[in-house]
Amino acid sequence: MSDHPPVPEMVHSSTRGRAIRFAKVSKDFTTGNGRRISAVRQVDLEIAEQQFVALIGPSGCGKSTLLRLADGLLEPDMGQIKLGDTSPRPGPATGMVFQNFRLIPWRSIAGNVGFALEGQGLDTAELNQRVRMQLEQVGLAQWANHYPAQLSGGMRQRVALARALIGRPDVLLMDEPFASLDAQTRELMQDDLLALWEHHRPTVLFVTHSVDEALLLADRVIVMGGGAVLEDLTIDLPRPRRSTDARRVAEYGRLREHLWSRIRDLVLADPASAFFGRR
Ligand SMILES: Nc1ncnc2c1ncn2[C@@H]1O[C@H](COP(=O)(O)OP(=O)(O)OP(=O)(O)O)[C@@H](O)[C@H]1O
Repeated sequence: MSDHPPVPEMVHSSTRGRAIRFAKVSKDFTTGNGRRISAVRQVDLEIAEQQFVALIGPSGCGKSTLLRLADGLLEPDMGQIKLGDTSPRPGPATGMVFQNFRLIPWRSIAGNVGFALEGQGLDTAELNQRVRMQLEQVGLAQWANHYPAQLSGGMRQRVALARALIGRPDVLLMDEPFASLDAQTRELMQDDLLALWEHHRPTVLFVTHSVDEALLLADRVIVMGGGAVLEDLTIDLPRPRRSTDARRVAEYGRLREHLWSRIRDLVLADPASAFFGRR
């Protein structure tokens, strides 16, 4: 898959994507020593169906919490979240991909990918067929009977992506999915993700610490700080984008400089940061 063969048509036709709406959403946590933390504060955010949105901001600013609220893994303390017309609920219609893959070590690659569909009432032949086609789509068909420990980090993340995509999600929530990969694998995975997204067009909410990754992938970059949305930037770079050509556009440099200086200022102003106060 890393040399970007065309995405096979047969896995599933394009989804429509579902709009995501956060209306005045807040979420607090209480730490072990009883301190109250406002992880997400009064977030108002409308994400159109099929949009690719990157969330960026300093460590601890609430990005992952917002994602877990969208997945239905967490309930907001205040406000309302809607995916399309419904409240978020964990299940195959919402695909989730994490930095640390979260594969089941004792299950084969096929077993990991098929896991997402178990309990959905499919017969074994149909389930196996879906798994086979999904593995083909991410270029891992020949690894179906191997185990996660036998695969490289990039391959494991493709398994995690296949597991998220097999449920034909109309919303894909990705929490720093490529952060633990080496630089080359990361760029190849970014291109692969773009090819898959351009084909299926789920709505994507993608958490990253990388300004370049956000600019390469997203239609919009949301900058968060202290649990709040601080900036909502439209990225009008031409599509289809690939890592090699996006950076050649002059606008890319301008957006990169703007975003990086914004995030740098936030990190330097954060008392919890090791860089606090530095100029
Ligand atoms: N289950 C929890 N219990 C207590 N505090 C939590 C919990 N989950 C998150 N927090 C706190 O809420 C704040 C926001 O956390 P969150 O993980 O959403 O930030 P983040 O922007 O994703 O950070 P990072 O970039 O480091 O992953 C942080 O201060 C974090 O310590």
